[in-house]
Amino acid sequence: MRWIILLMANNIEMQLRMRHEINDIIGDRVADNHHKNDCHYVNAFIAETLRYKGVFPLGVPHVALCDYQLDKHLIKEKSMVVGNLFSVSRDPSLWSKPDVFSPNRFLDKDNKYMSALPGFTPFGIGRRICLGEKLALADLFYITVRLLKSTPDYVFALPSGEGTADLEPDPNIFVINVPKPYEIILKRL
Ligand code: HEM
Repeated sequence: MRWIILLMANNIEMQLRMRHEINDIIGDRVADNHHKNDCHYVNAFIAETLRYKGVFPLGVPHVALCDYQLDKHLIKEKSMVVGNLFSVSRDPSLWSKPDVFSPNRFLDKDNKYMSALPGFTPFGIGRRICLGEKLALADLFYITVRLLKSTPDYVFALPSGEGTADLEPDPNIFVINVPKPYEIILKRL
C-alpha cells in the first residue's frame, strides 16, 4: 500500500482515472467482488505497482533437494536458490520500457485488465508461489478503493509536487522493498 499511495500521489492523472472508474463502477455502493472484476484500471494500477516496486525483489530463498542441471549450470543438492524476481520484472525482453511506471501495459486494446502477463512474478512462480496472492490482490483493491472513495473532493499529493517522489527503497529495511517514509497531503480538487 505504501508504494500504491506514493505512486498515486506522484501520478495525479492516473489517480484521477482510478477515481473516475471507481465513481462510475461502484458509486455510493460498498465495493464487492463484481466491482473488482470491472475496475480494470484500478487492477492495472495495482499490478503495475507490484511489477515496478515488488515487495520481495529476491522472493523467498529455497534449497535444492537434489543435484539439478539447469542449462550450463549444475545446482548442487542443498544449495540455496534465490530467484531474482526484480530482474524478471524489469526484463526488457518481457516488458517494453520496463523502468517506466505504466499501468496501461496491463490493459488490452479494449482497456480490459490482463491479469496473467508473462513475467508478472511479484508472488513468485511454481509450486511454492505465494499462497496469499488472491487475498493480497483483493486487500490491495479494497483498501485502495476505500481510500479513494473516502476522499472524493481531494487528491493525494506530494508536498513537493507531482513527479518528485523519491522512488528509491528504504535502505534501512532488508529483504522487503518499501519506500522511505514520506509525507502526503490531501489537496482539494
Ligand atoms: C503484496 C503482498 C504479497 C506479496 C508480494 C507476496 C509475495 C510472496 C513471495 C514472492 C513468496 C515466495 C514465493 C516463492 O518462493 O517462489 C511468497 C510466499 C508465501 N506467501 Fe506471500 N506475498 C504477499 C502476501 C501474502 C499474504 C497476504 C499471505 C497470507 C495470507 C501470504 C502467504 C504466503 C505463504 C504461506 C507463502 C509460502 C508459500 C510456500 O512456500 O508454499 N502472502 N509470497
